[in-house]
Amino acid sequence: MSVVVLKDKCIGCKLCVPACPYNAIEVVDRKAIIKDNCTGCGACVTSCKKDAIISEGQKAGQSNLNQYQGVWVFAEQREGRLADVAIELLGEGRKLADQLGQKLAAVLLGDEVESLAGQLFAFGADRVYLAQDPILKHYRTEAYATVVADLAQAEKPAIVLYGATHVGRDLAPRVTRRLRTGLTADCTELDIDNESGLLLQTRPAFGGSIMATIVCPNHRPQMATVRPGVFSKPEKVEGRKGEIVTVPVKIAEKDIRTTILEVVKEAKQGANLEEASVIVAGGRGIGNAEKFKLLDEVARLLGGEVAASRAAVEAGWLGPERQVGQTGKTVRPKLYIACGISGAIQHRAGMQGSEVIVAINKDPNAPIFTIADYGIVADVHEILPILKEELARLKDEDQGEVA
Ligand SMILES: Cc1cc2nc3c(=O)[nH]c(=O)nc-3n(C[C@H](O)[C@H](O)[C@H](O)COP(=O)(O)OP(=O)(O)OC[C@H]3O[C@@H](n4cnc5c(N)ncnc54)[C@H](O)[C@@H]3O)c2cc1C
Repeated sequence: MSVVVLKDKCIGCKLCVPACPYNAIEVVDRKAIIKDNCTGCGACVTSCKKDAIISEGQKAGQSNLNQYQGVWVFAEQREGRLADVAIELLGEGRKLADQLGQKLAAVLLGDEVESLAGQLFAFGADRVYLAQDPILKHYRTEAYATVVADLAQAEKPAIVLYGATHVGRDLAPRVTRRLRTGLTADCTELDIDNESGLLLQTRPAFGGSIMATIVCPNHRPQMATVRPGVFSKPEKVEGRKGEIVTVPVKIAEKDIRTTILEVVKEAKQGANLEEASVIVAGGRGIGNAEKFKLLDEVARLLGGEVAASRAAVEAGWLGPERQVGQTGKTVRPKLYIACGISGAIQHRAGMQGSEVIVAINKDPNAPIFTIADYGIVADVHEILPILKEELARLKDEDQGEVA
């Protein structure tokens, strides 16, 4: 039986045909025909300009959607250490769950990882779904996707959040496909719509020129990934308690097509920008790789790290691991000094959460000044040597006092 009903008003204009993701509509003799593979997703309803389609399935679906309750965070861990982004997401998930008046759960997979549950409660989870088995010791797509998708199918969460790490970026789309729902990648803002209760998922779109807010009205769970560093970590409440729900792991080694032979740790290139409390970043205005050395010296004097815009990375002046922005790292240091960086939206996306932003640029109209707390309109090559000299002098004075 068709789950979509056509009214007599249908004029066979065919707008609904390309709108249907399931190829379930055709137009014959200026009348739409709904085929048996219609799922009632309602995509055709919104495409119809004549109000000639009602989706019964969509109506039924809407009431089914109410069964989906709660906010979940995928609690990514490696070798028994929680990923920072999992903690950041617990903070944001807590806010969303409170807005909805629902529970926040963490989904923890691994081998002998139960001891992490206490941390998940302390960072805001009400419940931890714990799937422990040697088969889950290392992340493997099929094993993790099966456990998370089966659990979501059984427990019906309204929202699931993942860190946009290598693991999260691999896992989230697989789970999405299995649950036949939607996924918004790399969100920079999450909120709840007061009227509909829908998750508002905001992310840069069209190469970062606009911020798009995306909703998933007809399918559940609503799923999003968020890059590390976008949200700050919540306060830890030691001793906060919650409920542990043990999840049976029903997959067998023979069902998994990959085997981990060896885990090779990548040699760490420089420091972790996401954890630096001071960052001195340079852009095209720095001019060449040689001149970046001065930035590095200033960064060291401040106990910080040097970073770059994409233009500087593409020029080969610094490695890609030091790029800040939409396609680089998201950082939120206490102090961010932007030197010779114009402040394109894609760069700002990665650093505008910094506590104090200082910009040095010779163009007074450079967009970086719109978000800077302190702006210096000057040639960076004149300012940096003075800054270095002054910092070195202060350091010497400090050392003199200690001696
Ligand atoms: C999909 C997409 C993703 C992107 N991702 C990123 C990203 O992750 N990170 C990123 O940074 N960019 C990213 N970009 C690129 C971004 O749009 C900009 O092109 C880039 O940020 C510009 O880098 P810049 O500010 O160093 O260079 P420019 O825009 O060329 O600016 C150089 C600035 O230096 C100033 N200047 C020049 N000489 C001096 C001087 N002597 N003293 C003081 N100031 C001086 C100029 O006034 C100017 O404002 C992305 C773009 C796209 C389309």
